[in-house]
Amino acid sequence: MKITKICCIGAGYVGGPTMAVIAQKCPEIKVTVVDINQARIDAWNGEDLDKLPVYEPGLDKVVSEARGRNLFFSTDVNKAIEEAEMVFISVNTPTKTYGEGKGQAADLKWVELCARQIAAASTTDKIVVEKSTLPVRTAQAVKDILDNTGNGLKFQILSNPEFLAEGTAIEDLLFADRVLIGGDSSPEGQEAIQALVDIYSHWIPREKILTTNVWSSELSKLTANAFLAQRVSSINAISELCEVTGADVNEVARAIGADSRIGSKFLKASVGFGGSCFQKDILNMVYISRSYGLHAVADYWEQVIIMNDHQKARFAKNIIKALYNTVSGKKITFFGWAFKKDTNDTRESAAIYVADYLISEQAQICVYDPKVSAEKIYADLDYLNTRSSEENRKYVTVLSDPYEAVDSAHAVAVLTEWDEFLEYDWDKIFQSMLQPAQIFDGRNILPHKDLSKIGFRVKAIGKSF
Ligand SMILES: NC(=O)C1=CN([C@@H]2O[C@H](COP(=O)(O)OP(=O)(O)OC[C@H]3O[C@@H](n4cnc5c(N)ncnc54)[C@H](O)[C@@H]3O)[C@@H](O)[C@H]2O)C=CC1
Ligand SMILES: O=C(O)[C@H]1O[C@H](OP(=O)(O)OP(=O)(O)OC[C@H]2O[C@@H](n3ccc(=O)[nH]c3=O)[C@H](O)[C@@H]2O)[C@H](O)[C@@H](O)[C@@H]1O
Repeated sequence: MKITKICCIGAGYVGGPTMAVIAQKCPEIKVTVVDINQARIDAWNGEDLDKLPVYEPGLDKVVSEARGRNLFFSTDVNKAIEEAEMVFISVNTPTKTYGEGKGQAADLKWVELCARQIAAASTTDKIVVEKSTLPVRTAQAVKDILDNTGNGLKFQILSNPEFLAEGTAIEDLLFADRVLIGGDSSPEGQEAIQALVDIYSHWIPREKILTTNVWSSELSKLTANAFLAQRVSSINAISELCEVTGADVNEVARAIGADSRIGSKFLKASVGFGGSCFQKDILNMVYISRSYGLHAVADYWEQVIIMNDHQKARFAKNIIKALYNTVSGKKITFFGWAFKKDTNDTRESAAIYVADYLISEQAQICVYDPKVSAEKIYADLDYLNTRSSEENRKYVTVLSDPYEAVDSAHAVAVLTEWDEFLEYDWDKIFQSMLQPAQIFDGRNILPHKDLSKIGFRVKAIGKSF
């Protein structure tokens, strides 16, 4: 089957970049990305490529090449569904905040809405592709809705989870380690798989396109994120041990990473992992495991989250301890708010939780992040509901100049590993801070020895100076 028109529901961090790359690589396919959020669609259609709703290095170039040629952004969801042979579901699947499974299970209401809308808007058979990260066996529910509410049309459901990481989305999409496609073993299922394989084959070598059954594909996505997050929690657990024993976590990571069975990637100790997915996907796996009565499995994975929460709290507590056990009224400057560098995304960023902890101790937080707006920072804190929005504004200021942000500060805390922090004039920063000037490097990126020479008191993750 030859696909000529694709619709993608959800123009977010995944839908936008993923479809932009498909459109760039498959100029003969018309790709329409739809969303109910008018502002988001307007931003995707905006003239100013610096103001796309998602910041990703290289995304502007891909969008400018394909947009208007075979890449379109629209709020007319029904029309795009109707005309497409293949519909991707790329909507948000956050952790449930209410009812059964609150705080753990994935909230699938947006996915279900998509399935119902696809069924209602379709007038021809379609391949429906799950791009969102979903609990294993969701395809069954999607199929049930499509088969029972569609107008007798035939729907094939594929699972095609996305493995891109934010900040490197375009690289990850162009040079994917693998593409995973799960589908039915029936001839129609295999034909649907082949149609999607043909799309990715435009730029991904065939041997890197893995095909499996639907359940393996759905579960592989949760498993990949769980394994990645587990590595970060594992090295963070070791970082605490390093701090009390005199070992250096970077040296330990290098030593173990040289073992090809362990591998060197994803072993950077940090203030804790953030991002919209690691926590949500592990909690989802914990929930699924418990719902099958697999309590030992659930406890095992839950520990990854417990360790991560511990790491964030530990970082905040260490700041308080070093500032003579009180931060009340003291200015602490945060360098970075995003959950990692090269993204404007702040979802579940460690910075939010560290700030919240310190504000509860009445610290004055001053934030500088090159890509995150003040509005977003206040919204993140307000979302926690720890205190009123007015109080958050009383304790937090956001500045767009890093040197102004550190002026008269007691301490600087590095929360995101932005490269530009390395380029700063740290002598000048030292001069403008209150003494003793302290640095808490939550990302281990700064030149600690040089900073100590300048006169800073430096604390870093997994190191004892
Ligand atoms: N952010 C990431 O780096 C990655 C995310 N994922 C998964 O991809 C999925 C999407 O994630 P993001 O793109 O980050 O979410 P997002 O929140 O940035 O985007 C989702 C979009 O879907 C839209 N939407 C929701 N319901 C809709 C409906 N019924 N009709 C039309 N539009 C609708 C929302 O308005 C929103 O713009 C999630 O399941 C996530 O777990 C997977 C890999 C990477
Ligand atoms: O499902 C998803 O959403 C995506 O989740 C992660 O991607 P992402 O969250 O964008 O970013 P990562 O690079 O994985 O970083 C996640 C968090 O872990 C932290 N981290 C990462 C690596 C490391 O060694 N140490 C560390 O603290 C990062 O700073 C960040 O806060 C996965 O890497 C992607 O494969 C996956 O598609």
